Amino acid sequence: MDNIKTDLLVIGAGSGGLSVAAGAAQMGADVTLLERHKMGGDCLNYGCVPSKALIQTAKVAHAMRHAAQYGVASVEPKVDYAAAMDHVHGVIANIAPHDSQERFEGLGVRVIREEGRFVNTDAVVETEKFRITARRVVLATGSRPFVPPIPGLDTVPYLTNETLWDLRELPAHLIVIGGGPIGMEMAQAHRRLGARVTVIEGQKALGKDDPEMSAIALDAIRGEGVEVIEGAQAARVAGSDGSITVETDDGRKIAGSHLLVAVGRKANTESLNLDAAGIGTTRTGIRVDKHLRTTNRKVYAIGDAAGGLQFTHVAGYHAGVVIRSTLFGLPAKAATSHIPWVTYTDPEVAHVGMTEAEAKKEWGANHEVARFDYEGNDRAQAERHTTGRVKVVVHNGKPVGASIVGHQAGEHISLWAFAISSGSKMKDVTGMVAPYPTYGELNKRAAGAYFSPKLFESEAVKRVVGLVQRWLP
Ligand SMILES: Cc1cc2nc3c(=O)[nH]c(=O)nc-3n(C[C@H](O)[C@H](O)[C@H](O)COP(=O)(O)OP(=O)(O)OC[C@H]3O[C@@H](n4cnc5c(N)ncnc54)[C@H](O)[C@@H]3O)c2cc1C
Ligand SMILES: NC(=O)c1ccc[n+]([C@@H]2O[C@H](COP(=O)([O-])OP(=O)(O)OC[C@H]3O[C@@H](n4cnc5c(N)ncnc54)[C@H](O)[C@@H]3O)[C@@H](O)[C@H]2O)c1
Repeated sequence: MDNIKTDLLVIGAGSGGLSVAAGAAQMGADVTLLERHKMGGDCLNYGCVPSKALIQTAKVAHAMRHAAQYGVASVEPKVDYAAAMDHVHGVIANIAPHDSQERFEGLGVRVIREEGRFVNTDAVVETEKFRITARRVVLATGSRPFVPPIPGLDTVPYLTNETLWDLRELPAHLIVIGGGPIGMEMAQAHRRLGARVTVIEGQKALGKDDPEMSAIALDAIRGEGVEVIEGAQAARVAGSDGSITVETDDGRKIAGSHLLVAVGRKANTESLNLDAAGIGTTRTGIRVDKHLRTTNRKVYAIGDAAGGLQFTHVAGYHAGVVIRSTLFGLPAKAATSHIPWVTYTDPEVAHVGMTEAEAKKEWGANHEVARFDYEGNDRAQAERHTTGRVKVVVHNGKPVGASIVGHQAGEHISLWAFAISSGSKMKDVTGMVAPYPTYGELNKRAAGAYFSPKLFESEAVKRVVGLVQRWLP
């Protein structure tokens, strides 16, 4: 076994690990990166990238069916599911060089394609061929699909986000267990590609979002023919290839051809031998403090493995935090109040900061809510994307949370993410001039809606205007 001494050992070459490795190597650190499977991790190979590529195919099919509203004859699209999956894999292949071993070696990172595990509390890590002693270790080992212990599930063929992309034929009737982002994105995409789809959700579909906003998306998704059963847990599964039945805890039986399990994630921690390094875990992942430091002072954990918000941009943000700590010794902290997320259904559902319910809990009545609907936006009218809403939660004149449901909601939430992270006030947003006609005007109009009652329904304002008008020459 060869010995390696390194400044920074990063375990896991997904969104988080790659960002740490690239940043640290380019700033002069000696960096070693371990990856036991595919470079790029979940997002590139099994998550964000394939799902968004398939959603685009589904959007094209949907647009063809609904072209008549724009004066172009609608047609029922001929979907070639295998070709759609080729498109998905083509997109992965186009992005892969950016995350590749070659690129990272070119940046000066020592890339080892092996699994790592701790051997002692001094944070020494061994692989099959190497014994690695590092000044600091960053655990970026990600997560995998959680497969719940539903009776019968282990006896039937089921899909997860790791295997879905290998399908070559469109499922006739896809049953999805779980109405979270994975479940709802894939349910709508498959419906648009021509499958019958039933989602079984134990509580509320899109339940992590403001219910007022997710209801708008769910109405649209149901309107396209996706059956979404809420408040019913999948309790039993039976069947065989092509014929699967899921029984819910309230006694319903749903029969379909394929089953997708999308009920959340499990952090990848088992293979790391964390006990040997004195690293504790929580119910959702590796235990970290606000600096993302584990219970071993030499070791940090980031991204999905850290068990908090599980998004690629969070893994990237965490990477910046641990680079500041490990390379510059700065007391950098990870916050969550400014982190946005988006579910890429159509309409998209986007959120950042506090929900109305959270603001009520924190401040009682001492908060305000402003809304503006897509119907009032001329660009949305021109493109017939009028289903949607912007909702902003305000405290002391500052936005503390925003949700957008609607066309390109994910693009437009960035303005509120910026406003919140920079501590901007609502008047900063109304002071901005947005080009006409853009969806971007929605945010300015929502900010305007916050001020309208103060301006247009105020007797004091009316008195001042009356006075000034009398004195103006
Ligand atoms: C279907 C789906 C769609 C998604 N869509 C989005 C989206 O649209 N937007 C978004 O922001 N997020 C999305 N996500 C979430 C996103 O994919 C994850 O949050 C992100 O990949 C987490 O990055 P990570 O670096 O923490 O982990 P990962 O990307 O999972 O990388 C971890 C890596 O560590 C390796 N590893 C594990 N253990 C070891 C070990 N002991 N030794 C060596 N290597 C090891 C693994 O092989 C893996 O490559 C989606 C997820 C799924 C499943
Ligand atoms: N657009 C995005 O950014 C995006 C897309 C996909 C995934 N992700 C990430 O991946 C994570 C995991 O996504 P997910 O959708 O698998 O998980 P999730 O935890 O967000 O949702 C899972 C859903 O399954 C339900 N559920 C659990 N057990 C059930 C049962 N037995 N029967 C019926 N319903 C059951 C839960 O109530 C929950 O609503 C997300 O939280 C997110 O962090 C992000």
